[in-house]
Amino acid sequence: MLELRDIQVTRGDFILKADLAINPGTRTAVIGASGSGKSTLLSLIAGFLAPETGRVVWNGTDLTESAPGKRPISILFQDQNLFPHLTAAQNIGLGLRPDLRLDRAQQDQVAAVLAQVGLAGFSDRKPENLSGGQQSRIALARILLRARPILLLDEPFAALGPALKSEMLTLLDQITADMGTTVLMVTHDPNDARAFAPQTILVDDGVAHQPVATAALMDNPPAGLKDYLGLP
Ligand SMILES: Nc1ncnc2c1ncn2[C@@H]1O[C@H](COP(=O)(O)OP(=O)(O)OP(=O)(O)O)[C@@H](O)[C@H]1O
Repeated sequence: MLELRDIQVTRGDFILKADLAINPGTRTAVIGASGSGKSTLLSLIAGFLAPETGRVVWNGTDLTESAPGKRPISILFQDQNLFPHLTAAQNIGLGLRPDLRLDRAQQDQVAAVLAQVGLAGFSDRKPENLSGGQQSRIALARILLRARPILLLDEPFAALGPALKSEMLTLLDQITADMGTTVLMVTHDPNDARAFAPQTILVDDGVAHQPVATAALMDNPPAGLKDYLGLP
């Protein structure tokens, strides 16, 4: 279980509070108005921001003092975090060894995940020679290879068109179901939340709330969320 116990975290003048728990292997959408604190919440879990009070706990282990790289977490942001000067295979290989000195078995692992995301022949391409959808697949292949138990996504496919976005969510769905990953995904799109995540954390008025059923929240949104979603 991922627990945020009595958290208070500050960013400039902004304060976010969170006291919630997420079951392992579940998918949770994170939704809220612009500036409500969604990215702050992910940064806190990832360890880029330290709370003034409270603990971040994963399956009973206190992560609060752990450095980001030591946490059981992968993160995917909108820009896909690909390095432009590295090939597809190298970008993925970074997930295994930051110095890229991969042995034969590790090279085979990279080739295997490339095939798994449907890009078997693309290992030597640099990001500039890949489409947006292919870049997203490379980013997903890296996640697959790292196989960390928690995955944080901050509007990962927002730059893609609707068809590609839906394709990527399906691929993400397969990958994370196979690995039993606990997923938190920030999204601005209620349809993505409905399609991907049975439960949703509403971030509103400086509070990240305990997750509730996505369908119920979207069917009957509180006033702030209603305004944000542009609903009558
Ligand atoms: N580096 C920073 N220094 C000071 N204040 C910050 C910093 N980053 C964010 N904030 C403030 O923290 C608040 C929450 O920002 P955050 O990025 O978490 O919101 P968000 O819900 O992810 O927004 P968006 O949907 O627009 O990305 C905002 O009021 C923002 O102005």
